[in-house]
Parts: sequence; C-alpha cells; structure tokens
Amino acid sequence: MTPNIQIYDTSGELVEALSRQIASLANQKDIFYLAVSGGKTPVYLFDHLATHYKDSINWQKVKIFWVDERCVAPTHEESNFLMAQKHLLEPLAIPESNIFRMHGELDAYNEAIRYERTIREVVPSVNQVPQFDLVLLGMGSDGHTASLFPDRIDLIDSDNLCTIAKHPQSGQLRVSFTMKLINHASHVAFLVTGADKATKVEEILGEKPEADMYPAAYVNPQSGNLYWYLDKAAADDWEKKNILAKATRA
Ligand SMILES: O=C1O[C@H](COP(=O)(O)O)[C@@H](O)[C@H](O)[C@H]1O
Repeated sequence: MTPNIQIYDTSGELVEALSRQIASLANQKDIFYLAVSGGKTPVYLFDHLATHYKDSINWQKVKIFWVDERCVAPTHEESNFLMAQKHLLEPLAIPESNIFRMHGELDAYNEAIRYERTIREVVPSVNQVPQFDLVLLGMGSDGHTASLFPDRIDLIDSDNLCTIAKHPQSGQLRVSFTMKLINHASHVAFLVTGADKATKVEEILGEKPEADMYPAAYVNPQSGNLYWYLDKAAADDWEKKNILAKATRA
C-alpha cells in the first residue's frame, strides 16, 4: 500500500498540515480516540495545537493514550507523559478523565498488561481489537517506532496489544503499543523531522531490503490510511532518489 507522503519546507507548515488533519478527523467523531508518541518531535506539534487549535477541536471529547512510555516517574524529564502534559494537556485543560497515561513508574510487565486491559475497556473494538481513530507515531534515527526497536524485530509479530521493551543502548525499560494495535487504527500518521532520519526514511519509503530491520517499516494499517508528514531534511534522501529515478527513466 502506498502511504500518503507530505513534505513541507518549514516546521510551521508541517505541523499546521498535521493539525488540520487531526482537527478534521476529530470533528467527525463524538468521541475521538487518539494515541500520541513521545520523544522530542511532537513538542512543536503539541505547541501548535495548543496555540492554534484550542477552539477548533472540542478537546473535551478527545481521549488521549500513549503509544509508548519510558519506565520512569511521570515527573521525570524523560517521561513521554510529562512532555505531553507540559505542551498539550495543561495548555488545553484536557479533563483528567480523558487522560490515559502509561504508568512508567510501575513494574513494566504488569503495566503492559494493565494498559492493554484499559485500552480494551475504553476504546471501541472492531473485530475484537480496539481501534484508535488516530495513532501519531515518531521514528528514531535507528528506524524504531513507538518503543519497538530493531534489535527485537520479533516483537513485530506479538499477538498482544501492549508489550514491554528495552532501549538497546541504555537498557531503559519501556511499555509500548504493538504493531497489531498500531496497524488496527483507523488512521496512522508519522511525524518525522531532521536530517539524521533521512536515510531510514528513504529506505522505508523506497521499500529497500534494509528496511526489513526497521520496526517503522512494518507500520501498514489495514485501513490503508497511512500518512508520513516529513520536513525537507528528513525527506531529502528520498526526494533525491526519486528525482534521480525519474531522470533515469526519461
Ligand atoms: O524514544 C522514543 O523515540 C521515538 C522518536 O523520538 P524523537 O525524539 O526522535 O521524536 C518516539 O516516537 C517515541 O515515542 C519515544 O519514546
């Protein structure tokens, strides 16, 4: 399936385009089930939503979950929840009852089980699998997405909805959505920026054999609604290869 690839010159244009899509999807639903990623990339998106989309999305009906969490306290600087709290939840006054955070401070194994149960209780299922309206993903420069890392490519086939994972370098424990849950979502959007990700973007979008090692390459929702929102730097290698390929064919 060919994803919808959108490339923007500036980060302002990039997050505005993704915010517009989020608003359009959210405004079609009575309750909007959204799963967000952590790391650094979503900060600008969250700030943009908090500043420019406070009134054009009814945030009272958005139920927010996390795609992954680092096993740290929610006050820890590496907590994905903390980042969202500062940049999205507090500025938009998202009601406590709509926030479903992963408890990174608890035992990872039990938390993966608890979170899966919560998702099953709260998010409506289609064919017995909970279906998020939108899953927002990032990608690391190693090709990981959520907390599914290249050294545990076997986790791609997990039949669970949530899993524990370990950062390959730091050994930090994580809780993460599995590919089964991600690929069951109605819409999945990657937000990827920066030159350090350009090689992986090119290999994944170009369907190169190397990409088989990158969890991000396995994101392929059954709905067919897959979007890649890229800035120029992240899209650079892919754009160059495409221009070259077209020139060779001509
Ligand atoms: O560790 C993580 O990394 C990815 C990518 O993060 P970024 O800082 O490069 O944007 C992120 O999507 C994931 O949620 C996070 O836990």
